[in-house]
Amino acid sequence: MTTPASAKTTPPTGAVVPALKEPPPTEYDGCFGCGDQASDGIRLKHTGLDGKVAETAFTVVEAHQGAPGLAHGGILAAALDEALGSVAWMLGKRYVTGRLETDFLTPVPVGSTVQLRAWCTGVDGRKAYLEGEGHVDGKLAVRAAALFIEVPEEHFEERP
Ligand SMILES: CCCCCCCC(=O)SCCNC(=O)CCNC(=O)[C@H](O)C(C)(C)COP(=O)(O)OP(=O)(O)OC[C@H]1O[C@@H](n2cnc3c(N)ncnc32)[C@H](O)[C@@H]1OP(=O)(O)O
Repeated sequence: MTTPASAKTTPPTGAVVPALKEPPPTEYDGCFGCGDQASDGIRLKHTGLDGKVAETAFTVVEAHQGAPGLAHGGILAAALDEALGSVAWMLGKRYVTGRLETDFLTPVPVGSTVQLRAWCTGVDGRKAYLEGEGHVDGKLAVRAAALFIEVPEEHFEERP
């Protein structure tokens, strides 16, 4: 990030950056971020690592608009959340997003392909610190810093 993350998304001194464990997560069909069956979802593919960085991409379609012809900020934030989540998955434990900070730097037109990168900046106890960014045509368009919290498996049990 060229702008520092806030205090809540900056790892404390002594936090470690563990090695990530591939394979990346498999997609859940119904997931807005990665599912093939999610109507109007963004259908990210978790394609693995380049060193310590996860890379993926998605294309903005009309269903993702906020202002006419431009991507909704929430869609871009969701895409970053998903990319960061894939890195959290590769830490080898179960995490959910607790806090997601996002900077929107340039408008992203419908039809754009957003190239996403995400990485871990540290783990401290149950807290994992992640950062990511999205480029369009080589230009930084959106970036995020997040705090993910480790949860037990029961967190994902189906609700009635
Ligand atoms: C491949 C998969 C990709 C998936 C990508 C998508 C990922 C997602 O979007 S997950 C869905 C969105 N997130 C959620 O639904 C989470 C909902 N929230 C929760 O379930 C709970 O609030 C949860 C689990 C985050 C924390 O609750 P709990 O387990 O009781 O922990 P809690 O004791 O409150 O917090 C633990 C620590 O984290 C800190 N913390 C928790 N939330 C935050 C926050 N928002 N900001 C800052 N710190 C926080 C607490 O202050 C505490 O710190 P400390 O230990 O220093 O006192």
